[in-house]
Amino acid sequence: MTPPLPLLEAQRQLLALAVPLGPETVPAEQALGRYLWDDLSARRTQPAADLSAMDGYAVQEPLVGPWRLVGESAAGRPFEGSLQTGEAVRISTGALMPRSAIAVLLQEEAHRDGTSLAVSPDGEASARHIRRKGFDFLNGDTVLEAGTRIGPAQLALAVSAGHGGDGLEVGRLPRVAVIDNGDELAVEAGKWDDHRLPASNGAMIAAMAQSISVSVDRLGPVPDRREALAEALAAAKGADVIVTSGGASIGDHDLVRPALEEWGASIDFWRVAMKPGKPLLVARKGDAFVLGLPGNPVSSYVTAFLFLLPLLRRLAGARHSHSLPVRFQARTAAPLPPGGPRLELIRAQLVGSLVTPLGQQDSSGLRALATANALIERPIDAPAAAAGDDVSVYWLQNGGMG
Ligand SMILES: Nc1nc2c(c(=O)[nH]1)N[C@H]1C(S)=C(S)[C@@H](COP(=O)(O)OP(=O)(O)OC[C@H]3O[C@@H](n4cnc5c(N)ncnc54)[C@H](O)[C@@H]3O)O[C@H]1N2
Ligand code: MOO
Repeated sequence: MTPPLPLLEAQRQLLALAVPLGPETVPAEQALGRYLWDDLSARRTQPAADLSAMDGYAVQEPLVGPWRLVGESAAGRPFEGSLQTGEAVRISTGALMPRSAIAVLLQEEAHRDGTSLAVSPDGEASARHIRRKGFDFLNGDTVLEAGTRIGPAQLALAVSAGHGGDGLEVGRLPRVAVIDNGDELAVEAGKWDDHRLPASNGAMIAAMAQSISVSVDRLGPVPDRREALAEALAAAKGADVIVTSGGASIGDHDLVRPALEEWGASIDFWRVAMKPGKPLLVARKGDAFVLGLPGNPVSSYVTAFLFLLPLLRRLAGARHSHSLPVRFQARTAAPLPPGGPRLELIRAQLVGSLVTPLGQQDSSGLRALATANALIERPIDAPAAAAGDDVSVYWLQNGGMG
């Protein structure tokens, strides 16, 4: 048996095998959560001309006034003429600066009497209140890079850059199939007893994959028989990623690896030096990936978080470096024992920058998992940590993307 791979090396190997699936064009408003296929260039300049940043008066020389009011520039209704020395126009936030105006006098710093305008004693007309043409972006600028995830701000930028009308080219989302297996899994929801338990992993994995996939087919639970696994694998035809859960270890009933080999898949690696999650397996057949997750529910969750979600993001077009969950530093609220031969992922609660490890760390404990909002990462052979020491942490919400 080859020794288990270190976590980072296993993630690197998996992502190195993954190539984004291809582009498709979707209406901009439906691109939320998707990854841009190509660099996006602006089709317009923003602001398209000098604008006032404030409500007040656009003025010509002399900067100290006084001026004569000759009109108005409102947002969407510009002043058409050009200002002469000693002239000013009423102007609103976002309205076009008239030609030859040089400064804006804020409304609260102005003294107005009919068409006569003067600066109040503590006021000052200033060019600071002008938003210059193109300060945000110029026509032709690359405003978003290929592989960027479209969130609300990126969507607004794309629309503002002129891409709202005919849609955005984004990475195609992968199709996912989930096969959980084990003779102990109740096939019908509600039909459990002492030796049959609800198949919760299938629901959990499907829920985790949902936002980064076009479809998730649930093909389990299937019993611990090679023919049953073979049938389920055949039914997963067309999936870009097949996720199995359970049967990944070395027991007499752990059949995923032999079933995959019989099906014609090639195993890329098996076992990662992490706890929970050691028996993780990665295989491929044709263009399809198979991720064999361990059956223990927390092990399934943690390996889906650290391998399945990054793989789905990469296939959906995320940049390599943006596929992995974000890891950051926090202070542990309690001492931690020294690390062992496997990197450990400890369920924890993060509040501000303080992270508290939970008491229950069994890899089947769903209540502790559901209470956790973070994972503390303890490297292999980490020295013991005292309360207050810095530790590495993953945030579990949003698939760990912050
Ligand atoms: N002798 C050894 N035994 C084990 C090793 C080892 O190295 N040597 N590794 C352990 C580790 S680590 C893990 S993790 C587990 C994972 O094993 P499997 O992937 O083969 O999982 P199963 O044996 O099928 O199931 C484990 C556990 O999880 C429950 N389970 C399975 N599927 C589901 C599901 N869909 N929903 C809810 N719960 C599920 C199952 O009933 C078992 O209790 O192996 C260790 N053993
Ligand atoms: O390392 Mo296994 O994944 O829990 O117990």
